[in-house]
Amino acid sequence: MILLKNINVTYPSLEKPILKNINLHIKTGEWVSLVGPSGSGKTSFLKVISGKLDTVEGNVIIHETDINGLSAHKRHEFIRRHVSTVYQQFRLLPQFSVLENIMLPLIPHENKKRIQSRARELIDEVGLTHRVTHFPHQLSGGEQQRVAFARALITDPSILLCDEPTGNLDTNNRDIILELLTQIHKKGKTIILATHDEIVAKKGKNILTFHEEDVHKGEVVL
Ligand SMILES: Nc1ncnc2c1ncn2[C@@H]1O[C@H](COP(=O)(O)OP(=O)(O)OP(=O)(O)O)[C@@H](O)[C@H]1O
Repeated sequence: MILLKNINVTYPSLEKPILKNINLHIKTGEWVSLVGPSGSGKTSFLKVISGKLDTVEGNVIIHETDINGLSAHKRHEFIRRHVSTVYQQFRLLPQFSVLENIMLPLIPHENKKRIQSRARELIDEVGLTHRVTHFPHQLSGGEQQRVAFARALITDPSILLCDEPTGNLDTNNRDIILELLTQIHKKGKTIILATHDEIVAKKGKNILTFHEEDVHKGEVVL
């Protein structure tokens, strides 16, 4: 469960808050789409939930913990265990193989053999069994994004944040990612996904529309 109470986000260089007075309840297992013009605050909203902003006012309650009240270290640890993010630009590390990229988030924290076995399962699940030893530059964009999803899932997060995950893909690869997201959703994970693509947005049970002018008022229960 995610509960946002009286959230305001201001960037130091901007006069007005970019997100103002947001009150929102996202139930566990929900799939929420974030839509709205460029610059309307979708990425900032995702960063509120992934604890990446230091200038958030209000309560960001994830599974009954207010992450905005935690020290930076504790917040980072909490997010590492519960929340993963997939980005438009894949963000794989070029010097590491597919297998290694997927293993990376757990390397400092768990037994290497166990991580490797989990990574191989995820590689199978995203349909890249034949690409285990390849490097990112040897993969198509769609394949790179599937690796990024596997990497995001290796920590078994309950919440998956996706920032325009199909923005760099053609429609065929977009549809592969949508099918993957459908499978992830069926496993009970909460998905919050920012997109400019109407077809992708419609996959969400709830669509949250961001506007350039502040309109985020009142209580919204998703
Ligand atoms: N670190 C920052 N410092 C100052 N301003 C920022 C910062 N990050 C974002 N902004 C500004 O905040 C506003 C919202 O940005 P944000 O990235 O959240 O929008 P978005 O809806 O995700 O846009 P896009 O669809 O283009 O990704 C924009 O005006 C942006 O320029």
